[in-house]
Amino acid sequence: MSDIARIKSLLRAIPDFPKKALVTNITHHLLSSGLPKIDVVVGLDARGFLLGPWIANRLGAAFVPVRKAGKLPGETTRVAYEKEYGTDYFEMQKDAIKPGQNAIVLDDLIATGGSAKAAGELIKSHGGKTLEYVFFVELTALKGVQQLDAPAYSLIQFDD
Ligand SMILES: O=P(O)(O)OC[C@H]1O[C@H](OP(=O)(O)OP(=O)(O)O)[C@H](O)[C@@H]1O
Ligand SMILES: Nc1ncnc2[nH]cnc12
Repeated sequence: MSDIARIKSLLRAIPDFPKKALVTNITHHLLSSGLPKIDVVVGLDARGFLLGPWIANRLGAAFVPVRKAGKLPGETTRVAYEKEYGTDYFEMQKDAIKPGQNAIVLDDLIATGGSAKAAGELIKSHGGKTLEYVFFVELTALKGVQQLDAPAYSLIQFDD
């Protein structure tokens, strides 16, 4: 057996992980909830990068990464935000969003809401509009959605 064939033999597919029809559910929500045309899906470093581009592709939208400080090339806009365990910095490339564009923020999880709020501030500072904040999991006890300046949608709510 060749080395490549051996590596391939060690891989396996796990159907419907992490949740059956995850992307379909989110895309259906975004297309059926009366939102205007979404121009940009803004995904948050790092786990917002896993499904964000896929959802953007389904919507016919662009994908824009918001990254932790120092990771993006070129000119960037930076914003500080508070997390449960201290201050962090998010950046977006200066030409990533054009004035007047409609965006959604996408992340795997909302806890305190600090990360999503910071992304919303970056979108606003570039002249964009956040239509909705979208998460796979919401930790409801932390009330993070109360920090946000637009409606939030989550697939799964955890209250413990
Ligand atoms: O609502 P908040 O209190 O801001 O917390 C939510 C954020 O925390 C986690 O990411 P983390 O910053 O740990 O980074 P990682 O994705 O690189 O692990 C999670 O993926 C969210 O992005
Ligand atoms: N409180 C929390 N629990 C699980 N994942 C998290 N990511 C950020 N905050 C978190």
